[in-house]
Amino acid sequence: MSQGFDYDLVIIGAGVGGHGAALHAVSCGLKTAIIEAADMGGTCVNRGCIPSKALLAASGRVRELRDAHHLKALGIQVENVGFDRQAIANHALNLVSKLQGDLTNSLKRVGVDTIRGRGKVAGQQKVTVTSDSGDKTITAKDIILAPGSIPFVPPGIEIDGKTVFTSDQAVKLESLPQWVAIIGSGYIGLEFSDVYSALGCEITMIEALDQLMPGFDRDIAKIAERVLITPRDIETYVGIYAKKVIPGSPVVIELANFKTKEYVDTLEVDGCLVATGRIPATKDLGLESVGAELDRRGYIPVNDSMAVLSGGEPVPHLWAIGDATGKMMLAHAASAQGIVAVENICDRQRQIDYRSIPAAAFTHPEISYVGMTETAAKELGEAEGFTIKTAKTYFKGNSKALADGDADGIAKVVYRQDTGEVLGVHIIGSHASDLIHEASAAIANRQSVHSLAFLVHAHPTLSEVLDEAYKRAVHA
Ligand SMILES: Cc1cc2nc3c(=O)[nH]c(=O)nc-3n(C[C@H](O)[C@H](O)[C@H](O)COP(=O)(O)OP(=O)(O)OC[C@H]3O[C@@H](n4cnc5c(N)ncnc54)[C@H](O)[C@@H]3O)c2cc1C
Ligand SMILES: NC(=O)c1ccc[n+]([C@@H]2O[C@H](COP(=O)([O-])OP(=O)(O)OC[C@H]3O[C@@H](n4cnc5c(N)ncnc54)[C@H](O)[C@@H]3O)[C@@H](O)[C@H]2O)c1
Repeated sequence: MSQGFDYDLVIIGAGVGGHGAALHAVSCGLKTAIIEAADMGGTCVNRGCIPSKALLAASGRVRELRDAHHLKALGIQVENVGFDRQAIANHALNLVSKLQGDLTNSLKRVGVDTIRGRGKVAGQQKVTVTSDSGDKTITAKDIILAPGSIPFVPPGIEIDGKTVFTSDQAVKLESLPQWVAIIGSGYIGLEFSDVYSALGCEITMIEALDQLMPGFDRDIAKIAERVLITPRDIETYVGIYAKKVIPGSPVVIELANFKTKEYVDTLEVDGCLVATGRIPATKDLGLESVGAELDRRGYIPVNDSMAVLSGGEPVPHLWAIGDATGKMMLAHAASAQGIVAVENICDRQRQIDYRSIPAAAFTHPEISYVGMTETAAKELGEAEGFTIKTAKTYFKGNSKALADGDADGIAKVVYRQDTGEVLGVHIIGSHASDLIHEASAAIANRQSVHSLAFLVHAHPTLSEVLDEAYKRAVHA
């Protein structure tokens, strides 16, 4: 099969993207190797999705059991709910080590060769691997780059890993600062505000842009603020950035106006989580050896087939996937890109469809979306000459949500008025991360509210919030 090459496919980076690509490659009959310089499983398994969701699960239970008012409404009394910080941290650590083992074994089981060391492209169809035992060169018909990303720390912020830290350390839950500043109100800021507030920390959230959760649909962000921020022990600064952060006891944070750069205030807190985005881990990948280069933000330029581009043209036999491509920094997006790359390697043309890839924040309640925000859809409508409509339904009108006593939230469908095609769906509410998938399938198939409104949903289920939204759209 390998036609004079050591492998059909060599993948650099064994994160979720590389892992997904490797499993698919083997199922397509490709002789495959994967190179990993650090932890098998990459960010998601070791420092991302998995430990953070373990912390959210445990802290979410604490929040629920301490919500006497909510429990009383269901006729339940619970007294003296306590927790053990280290035991919660251990739950996350144990899960990481289990899933890291499972991922490593799954590669071994299907016959993927795992090579430990740092991989680098060394010319067409060639990779060098540097490890403690020296350098070696391997050849492959195709190469996939999946080196992932690392936390971005803005200038002026000093990380000591104890009092001022990124998510890399926060997922270990080594301490619970009584007063914690969270810089950034994106996914990580929001999820950790959920963990820390449930476990009794006071929070100050600092967001540079002029609204909290700037990446979310505006209606959803407004409700998220009402449900996830305002009723909790969270103070917010918006349009303000952390100009300087000095670790210690206390941590000293100098705040400035993001637009004017003028001094605003100085905070002294017990801990500070820096959650200001992530940057690609793409240094020294050897792209120049095949005449390619990173874009100005350090991402690997790719097309929708996941081919690496040089001067806008695909570089033969070189592909890139995952966070390092800067498209959608999500675990399932990375592995979906990996599958697309492998399909194209096998000469079956396939392109990634970002519009149908869902995303979720695992707060309590959860937020999820797929496709475009109303603002983005309107911009597209103006450019292409169609009108956008939206339909909203409320969890308060859903029998199952009322029975659960969890009736905060909405579902919002963004669609074209002319064809009814669904362009985006946004949900905040109980189990939003699971509810989004039928909308994702609808968008993948470019379905219209006119056909979706005839699908039958079991009663009483939370999924009826979407059923109701599609029906409202049709009868609007
Ligand atoms: C706190 C947190 C929570 C998150 N939660 C979620 C979530 O709930 N859901 C979700 O979808 N996403 C979540 N994400 C995002 C998700 O973790 C990433 O999108 C995903 O890990 C990207 O996968 P990847 O394969 O592109 O890269 P990575 O997971 O970063 O893996 C890249 C791997 O490549 C290795 N590597 C890099 N360069 C080289 C080289 N030259 N040679 C050899 N190896 C190399 C690295 O060591 C690393 O192991 C979260 C992220 C964080 C930080
Ligand atoms: N549930 C999930 O799927 C999940 C969870 C966590 C992380 N992630 C992924 O990890 C990536 C990184 O997450 P993140 O929350 O760090 O990034 P993010 O891009 O989601 O949010 C960063 C926020 O920080 C703000 N910011 C940047 N610099 C600032 C400064 N100096 N002062 C104040 N605010 C500042 C930005 O305006 C932005 O709102 C995300 O892109 C996401 O894809 C996903």
